[in-house]
Amino acid sequence: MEFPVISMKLLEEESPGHDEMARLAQACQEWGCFQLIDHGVPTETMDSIAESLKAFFKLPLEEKVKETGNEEGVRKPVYDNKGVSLLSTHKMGYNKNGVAVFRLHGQCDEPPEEPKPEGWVQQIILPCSPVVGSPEINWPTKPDGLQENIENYVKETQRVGEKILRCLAVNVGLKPDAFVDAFGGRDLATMMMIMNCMPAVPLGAAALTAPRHRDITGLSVLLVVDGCQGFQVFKDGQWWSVPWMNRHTLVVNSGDLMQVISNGRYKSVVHRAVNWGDTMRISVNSIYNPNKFAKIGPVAELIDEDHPRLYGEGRHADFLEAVRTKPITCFQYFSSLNC
Ligand SMILES: O=C(O)CCC(=O)C(=O)O
Ligand SMILES: [Fe+2]
Repeated sequence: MEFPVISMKLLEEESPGHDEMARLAQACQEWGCFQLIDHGVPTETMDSIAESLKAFFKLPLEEKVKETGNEEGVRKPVYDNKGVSLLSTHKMGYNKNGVAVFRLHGQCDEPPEEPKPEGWVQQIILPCSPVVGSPEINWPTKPDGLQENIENYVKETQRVGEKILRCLAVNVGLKPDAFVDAFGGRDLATMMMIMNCMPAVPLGAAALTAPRHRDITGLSVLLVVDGCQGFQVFKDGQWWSVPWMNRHTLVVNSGDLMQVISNGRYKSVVHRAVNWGDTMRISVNSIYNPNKFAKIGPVAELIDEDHPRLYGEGRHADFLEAVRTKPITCFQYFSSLNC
């Protein structure tokens, strides 16, 4: 079985003679995840953000903490005793010991995980759009050009995310904008930028630095800097690694909110990240997310006799608050709401 690879150029051509839309539908149903090529993000834009992040993460810890203004941190272990990562809504994921404060993850107790989650990850978390250029974002000032390089990249990945959402909508018989609208409309979408750095590990070792989880978000567009591998999805009872292609390939996966708005047609995929490498592993996750006021729930046209409503409707901000304060999954939350 081969990990699916989708060409965005072919999706855009929409000409007869290729069946990229059908291949996309199949990838989403079978894997919930695919590699994306021909996406049109300029290689210089990808290389620039990669270089900036390498330079940032190589800064001494005190500098990183200073740059991101997160001296407080959250003094909790990165994972709870079930290996479920704990919440951080901080824009930056360090505590004073240099241990990452992992952001809120989808709770996920299965499958059993070996090796047990350990190691650490350092993160920059920035809600980037529609507030690109916003003074409210407390941008790190080092290295030079970091902000500009992230902003350039986020514009590109927002375009990619939108295009994929349109195709996903058409593939289930909806008008192209249906999912973008379900997330509150294109002008209000939030691009959550999550930039992860995982440490090098000794030869023969592996650090499981993002434990199994589902993204509690919309659609993730992932770049692994230098193409270090280590992104894995769980399918048919086993972990599958994304195969190496080249350093400009993106990996797209659907999150919990895709499952909710599509009334279960697109499943949120369980995944994790491992570093086997002797260099640090940096990944950039551009997440197409609703704005906080958007009312999230299944698109009406996807509810019918054959597909009864699986979830109720709720404001994105209320959902985030619920999962922040209670041990509850996205699906438990949305199924508990009145329909
Ligand atoms: O670093 C990776 O490969 C994946 C990270 C991830 O799953 C996430 O940011 O949600
Ligand atoms: Fe993830």
